[in-house]
Amino acid sequence: MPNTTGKKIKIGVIGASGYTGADLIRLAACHPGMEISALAANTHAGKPLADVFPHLGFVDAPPLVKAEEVDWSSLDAVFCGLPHGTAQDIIATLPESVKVIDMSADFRLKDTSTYAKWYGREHAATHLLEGAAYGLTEHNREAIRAARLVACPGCYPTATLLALLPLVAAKLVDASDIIVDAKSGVSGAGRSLKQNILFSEAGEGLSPYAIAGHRHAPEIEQEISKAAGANVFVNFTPHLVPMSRGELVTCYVRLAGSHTAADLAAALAERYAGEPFVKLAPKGTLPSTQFVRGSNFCLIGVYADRIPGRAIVVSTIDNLVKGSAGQAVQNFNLMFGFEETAGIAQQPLFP
Ligand SMILES: NC(=O)C1=CN([C@@H]2O[C@H](COP(=O)(O)OP(=O)(O)OC[C@H]3O[C@@H](n4cnc5c(N)ncnc54)[C@H](OP(=O)(O)O)[C@@H]3O)[C@@H](O)[C@H]2O)C=CC1
Ligand SMILES: CC(=O)N[C@@H](CCC(=O)OP(=O)(O)O)C(=O)O
Repeated sequence: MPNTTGKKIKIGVIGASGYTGADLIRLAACHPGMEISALAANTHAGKPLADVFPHLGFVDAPPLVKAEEVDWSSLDAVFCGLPHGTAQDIIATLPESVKVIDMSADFRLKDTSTYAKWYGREHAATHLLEGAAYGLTEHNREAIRAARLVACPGCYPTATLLALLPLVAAKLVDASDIIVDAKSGVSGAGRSLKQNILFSEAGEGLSPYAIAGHRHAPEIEQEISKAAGANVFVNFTPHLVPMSRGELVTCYVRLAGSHTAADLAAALAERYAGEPFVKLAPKGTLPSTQFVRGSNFCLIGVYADRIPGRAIVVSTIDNLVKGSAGQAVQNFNLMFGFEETAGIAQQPLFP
């Protein structure tokens, strides 16, 4: 139902002093139907927003406070940009009347033993799991529209699944033979100080991490398996790239039957025709993180491999926009009946 009331939706952001929180505030400030009513943080609580993020000094927003100081029942929606674990603990305390758009990993995995294995703790809010909709907007609109809690996908799964789900569902590729070679800018690791993202250690270098052990592998597998109708493993290796934002995944796939790379491109073009945020790279061009920077777009390219029977699918997003805050706003728009593009229609920032 379109939102025709003209009434602003009161939103809160928990984790407002983090990177996803900051991009959420940046987008909310330009949204026609949002009123930023509460901002919560932890160590930065007590500060004006401009002290934490000077670039957000132009936004009309309240100061950051501790989550327990906010009257959440006075709000309509809460965006949550907290570390996993902390997210479920705080979300479980929010009143039922508030819709929640979570950017953490806490409500993405449906299987609690898989969650415990990959996140190192038992899930403590399982009563909320069943009703949580997986927030890959283009593939789960009806559930997102009806949900009280939406679990936005991880940034790597977003780029990967947008490229591969239609191909797996149409059985154009062999779901059991997928290799995802992924690259991310350092903002993907969040704003807290970590040695591997220090300029002196991440700059001018390129390194893989979490080989055969990244927690986005089971998330990708959950969704690919659903589309394939069978449990599959996906080979997934992330790399840290010395740029601030942007993410690109190169997916190596085996073609099913006598299908060609052109068939894959045609299937993706058909599946995403009319989608405002997912586009195929024009023939002869290659996706680059620079072509989606700062935007909610996902740009996908499909190429025939030199090896017969194989193809290469490249997908790129901005990890902080389509990979988190932008997709969160896209889901909010569905949940509250706004145009899906409201607040997130800006074009990429280039160069
Ligand atoms: N960065 C990215 O590209 C993406 C991140 N995500 C996920 O989104 C979530 C947020 O990520 P990101 O913004 O990068 O993280 P940051 O590290 O940049 O920010 C974390 C935020 O959580 C707050 N916080 C931390 N611990 C607590 C606590 N115990 N109680 C209350 N608040 C707390 C911090 O407050 P303070 O600073 O005041 O201490 C800060 O506002 C994570 O789950 C992340 O995995 C998902 C997709 C992409
Ligand atoms: C570069 C970098 O460190 N990126 C992060 C991905 C961030 C993300 O999407 O994390 P969640 O699944 O917790 O939301 C990582 O690999 O852990």
